[in-house]
Amino acid sequence: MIGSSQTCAGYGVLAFVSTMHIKERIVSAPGKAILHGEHAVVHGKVALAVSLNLRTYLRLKPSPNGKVCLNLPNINTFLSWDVTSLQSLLPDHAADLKNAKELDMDLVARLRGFIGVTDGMADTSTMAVLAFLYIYLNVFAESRVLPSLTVSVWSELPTGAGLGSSAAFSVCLASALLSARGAITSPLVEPEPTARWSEEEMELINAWAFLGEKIIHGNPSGVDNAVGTWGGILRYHAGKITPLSRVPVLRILLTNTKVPRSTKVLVAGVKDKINKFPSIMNPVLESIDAVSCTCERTLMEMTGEPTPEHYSVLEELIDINQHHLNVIGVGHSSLDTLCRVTLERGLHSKLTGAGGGGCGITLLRPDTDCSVIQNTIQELKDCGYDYWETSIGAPGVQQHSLSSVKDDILKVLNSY
Ligand SMILES: Nc1ncnc2c1ncn2[C@@H]1O[C@H](COP(=O)(O)OP(=O)(O)OP(=O)(O)O)[C@@H](O)[C@H]1O
Ligand SMILES: C[C@@](O)(CCO)CC(=O)[O-]
Ligand SMILES: [Mg+2]
Repeated sequence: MIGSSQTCAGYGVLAFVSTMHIKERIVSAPGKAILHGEHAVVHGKVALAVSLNLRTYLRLKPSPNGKVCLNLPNINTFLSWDVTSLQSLLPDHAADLKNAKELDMDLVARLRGFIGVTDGMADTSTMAVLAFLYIYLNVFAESRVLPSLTVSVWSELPTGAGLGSSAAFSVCLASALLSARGAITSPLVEPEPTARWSEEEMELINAWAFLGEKIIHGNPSGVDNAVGTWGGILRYHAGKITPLSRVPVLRILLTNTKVPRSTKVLVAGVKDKINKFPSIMNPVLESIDAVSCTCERTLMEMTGEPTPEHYSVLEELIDINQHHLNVIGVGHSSLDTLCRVTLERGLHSKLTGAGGGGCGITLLRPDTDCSVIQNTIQELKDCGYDYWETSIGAPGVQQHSLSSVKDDILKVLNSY
């Protein structure tokens, strides 16, 4: 319960907003890499995705000054509003918190007017702010009391590079705001360093994060927010999420070409191509689906004893899918360079996420020589690219104790 309120003129103006019951909390959610199925998954095909050990962190704390403050240092966005000015934006009818499926387009339009977006496309900062305000207003709409609070977000993920930064952001917003509202628990019991939510609570977090993704993305499949929520390795098909538990540990090199791109624009471009050439594009999507299913079967077979032949199949699937992704129009010359540089050393790469620049994944065999990896990394660095040798399958959304958050991240979150 968020404290009492007195409203004047219907729900228009809040005379008193209590902040007493909002407790400080820190949550985090992982980024993801898509092994196979990006874009095709938006059109009902299978995708395989894994969580990464690169995370987004959000700190929410009560604010004593009747303001809502949003600090997003990764995208250089620092805003604050009087709670009373946000009160007038509340939807007429509070959304059913437990049944979040469709965006309230009237509210989105009011929010766009409020923050002064006039044209159709929104920029990086606008999309993040819209997603925050949308979830904040809906989560607290039922009580008709908007709490005064400060939300600060810091991410280890590159923004807009194909590693699910928008989904990790949305999952953090949903989990922190829903738990601050009391719609889900605050599972952390000190001195435990971290805690996860129950399955049912994660479904609610995922549903609200999906709406955040809809604001940022336009037409998301839901795979990214599912990985941000549950973590691990997932098969995603038309909203059905199946965790894959018996898969081998894969070594993956992640490369960021640093070419900026927007998932929203790329997803819309693929849709246009399908509409223009349905008889050409639909078979390509079918083939991507078959690549995902063949990869899944191969990973299952590898649980027993991975052989070099298994790795050869995985490598061929990577090459085939990279060609498909070029056909549907989401390749980029920077990604061609990544594929060429790695293939010269016998390593296979494909784009991951929406493509058009951004990140690619390179599969490393268990016996890939260190010197091969080091030489490849050096050449990628010479191209101006960033890289990470990642571990995959990190936990999904979590609540943290202060002491469990790395010092450098805490320092950033503490500075607001
Ligand atoms: N740390 C962050 N702080 C604030 N906003 C963020 C942050 N990370 C992501 N966003 C929001 O998400 C948008 C990027 O989302 P986009 O879907 O284009 O890329 P991505 O999620 O990194 O890649 P992909 O969807 O291909 O995995 C940014 O423009 C911004 O609005
Ligand atoms: C391109 C896409 O398939 C993956 C982005 O990470 C979009 C989506 O599934 O929402
Ligand atoms: Mg995204």
